[in-house]
Amino acid sequence: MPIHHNQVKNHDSQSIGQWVEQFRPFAKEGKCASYIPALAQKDPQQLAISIIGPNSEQIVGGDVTELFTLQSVSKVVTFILACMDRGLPYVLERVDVEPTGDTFNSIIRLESHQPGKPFNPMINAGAITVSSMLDGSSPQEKVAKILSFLEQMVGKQLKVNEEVFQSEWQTANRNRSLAYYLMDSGFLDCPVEEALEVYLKQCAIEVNVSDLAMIGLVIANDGYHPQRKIQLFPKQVAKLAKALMVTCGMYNASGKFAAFIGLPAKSGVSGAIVAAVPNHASLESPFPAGCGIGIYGPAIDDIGNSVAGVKLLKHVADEWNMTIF
Ligand SMILES: NC(=O)CC[C@H](N)C(=O)O
Repeated sequence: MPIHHNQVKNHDSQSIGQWVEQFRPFAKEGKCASYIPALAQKDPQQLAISIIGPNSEQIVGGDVTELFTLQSVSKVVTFILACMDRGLPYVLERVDVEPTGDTFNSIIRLESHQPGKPFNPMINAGAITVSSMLDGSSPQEKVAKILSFLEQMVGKQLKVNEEVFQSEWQTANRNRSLAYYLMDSGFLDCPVEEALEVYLKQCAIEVNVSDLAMIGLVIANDGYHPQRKIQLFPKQVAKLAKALMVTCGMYNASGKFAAFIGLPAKSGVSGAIVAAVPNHASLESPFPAGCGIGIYGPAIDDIGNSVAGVKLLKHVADEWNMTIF
């Protein structure tokens, strides 16, 4: 079912356009991810933002038609899906909700903290565990479920970008190591190659910034889809997802992001960022009933966050006093 958004054309949308151009030059301070060869070919100068509110009001700026892959943004989605498939107690027995302060693909805590339970679902170790526990008898079935869940949020058909998937599948030595480690300590529900296929395909799902904004909007609304008027996932799971986004969503920059921006957000090495702005958090903005924000800027910093994207998001949040704190 397609969802129609009404583009707001006023000084707020003009401001967004200007802010995108103001922050675009900061892309120079970052680089496109190169450990996934297909991502290295992206244009680092691109920057786009889409903000969507519960009544379909929308403000966009920059390269809004650009397609990119979800990468780690998918971790929030599969965490929510796993909680629906398996129930919260099952999921929390296999993945914790503690930030690590380590890089997103770190392996160290799987050995240094027994029994090797991954610290949270927003880092690779935890996300691979989560992908392994999704319902479905094959990777294809699990990926189809992820796609259909996302399609319910964004209101259109989505697909896996095969080139990006293949590019990462062939170079995923670190993620394979993580998966073998998890298997050894009993934190993988299916064979290594199957878990990896699901995980890397979910990362390679292709979206644009407005799709991201829709994901953020539904999370901000505690799982309720304001346009389709249905509860897509339980409120309790949405609250947990938001808490994980605040504490772990921006990798080992999550503390600074919470301190200086103050919104539940999740980034990916493609340069994607999704932010969920609940309705009490944006009273002074053009979105007083809350909104979802999608950002894309493929030049990322050493931690893995979009350089221009984070700066743009901070500016929007500052200007419109959007914060959950
Ligand atoms: N931080 C990310 O976006 C990482 C996702 C990427 N597919 C990986 O596993 O390395």
